[in-house]
Amino acid sequence: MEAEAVVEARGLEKSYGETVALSGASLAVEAGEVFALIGPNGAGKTTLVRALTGTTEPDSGQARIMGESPTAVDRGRLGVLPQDFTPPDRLTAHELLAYYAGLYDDARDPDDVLADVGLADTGETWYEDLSGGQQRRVCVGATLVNDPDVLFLDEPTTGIDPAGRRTVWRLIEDLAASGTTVILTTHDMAEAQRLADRVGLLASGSVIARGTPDALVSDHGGSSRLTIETTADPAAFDDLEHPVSRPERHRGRSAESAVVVRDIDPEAIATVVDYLERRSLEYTGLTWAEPDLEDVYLALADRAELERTAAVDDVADQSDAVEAGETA
Ligand SMILES: Nc1ncnc2c1ncn2[C@@H]1O[C@H](COP(=O)(O)OP(=O)(O)OP(=O)(O)O)[C@@H](O)[C@H]1O
Repeated sequence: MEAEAVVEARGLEKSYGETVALSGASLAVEAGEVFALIGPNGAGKTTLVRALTGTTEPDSGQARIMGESPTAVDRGRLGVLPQDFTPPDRLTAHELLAYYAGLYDDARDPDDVLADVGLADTGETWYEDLSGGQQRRVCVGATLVNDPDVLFLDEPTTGIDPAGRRTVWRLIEDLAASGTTVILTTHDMAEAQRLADRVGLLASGSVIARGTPDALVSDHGGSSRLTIETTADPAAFDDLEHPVSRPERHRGRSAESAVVVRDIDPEAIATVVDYLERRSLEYTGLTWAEPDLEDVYLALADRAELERTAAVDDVADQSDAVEAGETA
């Protein structure tokens, strides 16, 4: 484990009855890093954050923050935004931040915090009258009143509009630049790619890949691709010198309305256009893209899910076999 890690998880395990939430999760986050935890619903991200912040007791394994156990660490040095944080709502945004500021000896000015989260003009509005995204930004503000050294943000930008999201992103970047260590969870791959120094991909309760976004993309993202908006059969592209398939997903539309040409440089796009014209294949658009974190996520999370279901099937098969043996 890195000597300079300020947040460490080592082999954390946690089950709720039959449900395994963490199955040996390990990570080490260094001072001043922004570390993004990504992974499918139910992968264990929130449970890992809760174990690291002392709000849930792991069944086994070790969690440390700034060299202390999460329950013993000085809470004044931590900021924690839970996923389901719901503050009292009969307060204005300013009163709410002043309330949380009152819990610390040397808190920041609530007006400054409101300005940080882009709500300088909204301080006198009742919390309950704020939009969902504004409420979430006030909640992010509540984690900043004590100027924490280590900040945990569980899905900080969920429900926030694109402009508000950028405000929160800039805020996180400024915090990181001033030395704050940030651990965040997100389903937004653009957010992870933009903010994170390193990303950890959690699947079925363990961190199955970690690294800088660029390293993960280069190791697991696959090749560049050209998406052709067409209903033509992929078999119509058999003579093209690049592999062609239906996309796994297609911007919310049917995968039947597109084919993807893999492993293709931008310079080769003209040859594909030529191919389409010569074969009279109709198309409505062409989009070239390099692989990104979303491709990593889909490749690794899908593989982990397949392995998990295969393991469950194996166990079911074995228990069927045992039952069959017992009844025989
Ligand atoms: N308090 C609890 N009681 C029972 N089961 C729980 C509890 N907390 C989490 N779980 C279960 O543990 C697993 C991991 O949940 P967790 O909330 O950590 O996942 P997550 O990766 O944060 O998911 P999401 O992306 O949906 O927020 C899930 O199967 C969940 O149902």
